[in-house]
Amino acid sequence: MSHKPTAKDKPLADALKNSDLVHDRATVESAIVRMAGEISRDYQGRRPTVLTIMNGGLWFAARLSLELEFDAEFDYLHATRYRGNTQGSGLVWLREPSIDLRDKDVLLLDDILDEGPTLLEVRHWCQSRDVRSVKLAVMCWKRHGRAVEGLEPDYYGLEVPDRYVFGYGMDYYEQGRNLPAVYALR
Ligand SMILES: O=P(O)(O)OC[C@H]1O[C@H](OP(=O)(O)OP(=O)(O)O)[C@H](O)[C@@H]1O
Ligand code: HPA
Repeated sequence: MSHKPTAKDKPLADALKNSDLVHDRATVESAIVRMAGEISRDYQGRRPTVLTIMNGGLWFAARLSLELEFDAEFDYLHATRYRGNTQGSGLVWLREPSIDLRDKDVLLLDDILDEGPTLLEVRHWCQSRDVRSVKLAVMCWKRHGRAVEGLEPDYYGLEVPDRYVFGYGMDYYEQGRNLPAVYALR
């Protein structure tokens, strides 16, 4: 039987030695503040429903929401495709939002758009709940051109290289999420 690597097999310290810092904390946070300004302008006069995709979206969502210039309704969902690995497979839903989304303006927040199946499926799930609108905001966009066709973020903070990235919510075998910067494996 194949053994699924864990943090013990893949120490974070080794990954950091074999990585480059791609966006430091100040760069990440100023990108988030800039996005919050764009989102605040677009949602003026409305009270959107902000849905964070856990786990990775937590750090980005917390930082962004403190900068939004409107009141909002907050909830979260947990859907995972990588499950502590560096390669994705089928999306597994661990928790659906608990509020009724009918006629809501939904803003989905996630740490990264990579190949796209996660946001595609979650957006589709929202649309099937008869939302009024649904938009996607991601902190990082791995803009490699291999994403699901037609899936682009409505808002994004930073581009990242086409390498495995971690930090600021993104994990390396469930490690490194609370690093306050973004790193890319070499
Ligand atoms: O664009 P995609 O290729 O679908 O990848 C993006 C998704 O992958 C990560 O989640 P993951 O499945 O690792 O769960 P996590 O947030 O709990 O780490 C990330 O948080 C996004 O939700
Ligand atoms: O490069 C990545 N890093 C962390 N999580 C991810 N989920 C999709 N791609 C990535």
